[in-house]
Amino acid sequence: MTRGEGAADGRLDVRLDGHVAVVTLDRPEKRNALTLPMVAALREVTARLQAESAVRVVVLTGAGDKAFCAGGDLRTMIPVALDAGRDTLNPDPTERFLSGITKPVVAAVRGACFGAGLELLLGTDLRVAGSDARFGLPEAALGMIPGDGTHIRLPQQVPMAVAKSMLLRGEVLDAQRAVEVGLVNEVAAPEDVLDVAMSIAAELAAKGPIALQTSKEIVTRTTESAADFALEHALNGRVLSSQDAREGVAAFLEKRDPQFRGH
Ligand SMILES: CCCCCCCCCCCCC[C@H](O)CC(=O)SCCNC(=O)CCNC(=O)[C@H](O)C(C)(C)COP(=O)(O)OP(=O)(O)OC[C@H]1O[C@@H](n2cnc3c(N)ncnc32)[C@H](O)[C@@H]1OP(=O)(O)O
Repeated sequence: MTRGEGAADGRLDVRLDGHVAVVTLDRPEKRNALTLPMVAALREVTARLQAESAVRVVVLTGAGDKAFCAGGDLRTMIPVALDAGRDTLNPDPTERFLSGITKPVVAAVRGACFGAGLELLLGTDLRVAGSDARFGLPEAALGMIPGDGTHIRLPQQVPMAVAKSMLLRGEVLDAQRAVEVGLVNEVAAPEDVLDVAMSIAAELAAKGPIALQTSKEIVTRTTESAADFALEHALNGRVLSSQDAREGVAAFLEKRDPQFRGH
């Protein structure tokens, strides 16, 4: 298994190392910002890896040394969501990142993990962060809110005070703070992050695959309610249809401060 089908404006790279599949968001020139084709590729690749019996563990990382993922692409993907609605991003309101895979996913994070990048991270199981990693949800400054289960998963994974500060204030956590609050499992030197993640993956790959997948599924099914995700998806529609969301994205792209008007 080698490079996955590349998307026109970004690609996922998928390589198999024993029982470990390494998935790389491969758009470093744009800090691995997610495009619609990349999201479609991610959906297809995770379904394929879930079905592939040789694959026991997945490692998810970003290409380059500047970012794991800078979020949804503000030039291509986000305007589509603003114009055509959130269903264009995920037609199934209960879908969230990595909800289609019960095999353990280990994240290897270097640099920026922002917006949809953090949403994606919240769907992983174990996380290794480089000392240069930083984690944030800049959506509020853009007049938007995160989706894909963030409002359910984040407060389950970090203290509520930290979750609210990230959601409302846009607080950015550095790697040390991320490990203190439980968002990541360990911090490593940036150049060692992938090796540490691969070592954890190899450890998991040597355990009983049925046991690991069952444990993960029990945790997911007892903590993630489809109704909650559908609620987040529905209320996000209120935000995406606002003028403020359009103003926030335009301001970012025009490199100016947004003028929000509350509608
Ligand atoms: C598989 C199942 C899926 C189920 C669900 C699917 C749902 C669909 C996906 C979710 C939809 C998105 C929802 C999300 O809540 C909304 C967002 O994520 S909004 C985006 C939030 N992110 C940001 O605001 C970060 C913006 N970027 C930065 O702050 C900085 O770029 C950085 C990341 C800190 C990196 O800084 P630097 O290293 O200094 O690099 P530069 O700033 O110079 O950038 C280099 C280059 O990259 C371009 N770029 C960076 N980020 C983005 C981006 N988010 N979108 C588009 N382009 C980006 C930047 O413009 C530069 O390009 P250049 O100017 O050189 O052409």
